Amino acid sequence: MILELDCGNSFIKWRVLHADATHLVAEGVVDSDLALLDGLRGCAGLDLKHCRLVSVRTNDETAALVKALADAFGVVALCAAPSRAMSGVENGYEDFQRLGLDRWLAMLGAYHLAAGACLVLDFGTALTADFIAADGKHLGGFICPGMPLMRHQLRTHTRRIRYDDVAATRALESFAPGRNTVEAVERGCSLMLRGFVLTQLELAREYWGEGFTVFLTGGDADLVSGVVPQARVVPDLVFVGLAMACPLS
Ligand SMILES: Nc1ncnc2c1ncn2[C@@H]1O[C@H](COP(=O)(O)OP(=O)(O)O)[C@@H](O)[C@H]1O
Ligand SMILES: CC(C)(COP(=O)(O)O)[C@@H](O)C(=O)NCCC(=O)O
Ligand SMILES: [K+]
Repeated sequence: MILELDCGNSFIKWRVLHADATHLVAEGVVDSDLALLDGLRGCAGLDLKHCRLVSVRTNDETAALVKALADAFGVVALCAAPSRAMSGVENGYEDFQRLGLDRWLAMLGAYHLAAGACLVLDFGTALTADFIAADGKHLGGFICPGMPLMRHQLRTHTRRIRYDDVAATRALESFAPGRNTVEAVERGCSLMLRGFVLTQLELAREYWGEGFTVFLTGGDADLVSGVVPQARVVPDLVFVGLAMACPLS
């Protein structure tokens, strides 16, 4: 079996695939290394032979996770590394090593699936946009705070914005002007995400007319899918790129 990990700033997304790399055995989202190990130990019949991961965490944090996996399951994790060019995609950063690896893998996956120009939007802790032209050249992208960060800033830098997660989820059932704090904040931040998305779409149209594919990924992609009905929502886009960047044989 193959263990795949996408270690973001807030959550580790994990999944276990059958040795054939297509059949899903188990998957999960956890907020710590310990929770990951617990989750994996809870998988009946787990038999890990390979592991590949991408991390945007510090090298020390990533190394600690790799060691914990080796100790617990005897697997050596293959870590995605930065690259100037791969699978027809050319990294557009001045210093290619500075581009977030989750962004890079999502781009590889998107270009592979679209076989043409694409706009990749990833809604995690941060919200990122990346533009890849039809010839595979990455034009660059944008980074802004995602939903968790916007929410957190408001909660920690104001005295009277306080609410719980259940109320937050309920508030997002509509986008009418909020009539209490939780609705006002949750809907306001969601509209910021939507506004960002619409601006990215305009820019993509300036570059490519209607000839491009939009990909939505990351934990909060569903918050905006309504404003881009033509988009492909691909929750495992980073994993698609991970398999390309870290082949197992
Ligand atoms: N099962 C889940 N567990 C945790 N967060 C989730 C889950 N599904 C969706 N989310 C949303 O995903 C967001 C985090 O997105 P994610 O792509 O995991 O971020 P990152 O890669 O930065 O860790 C959270 O704001 C949360 O609202
Ligand atoms: C932009 C990011 C913080 C996004 O991380 P995430 O929200 O997925 O946890 C990450 O891709 C990163 O640390 N990038 C390095 C900086 C850059 O891409 O320019
Ligand atoms: K992200």
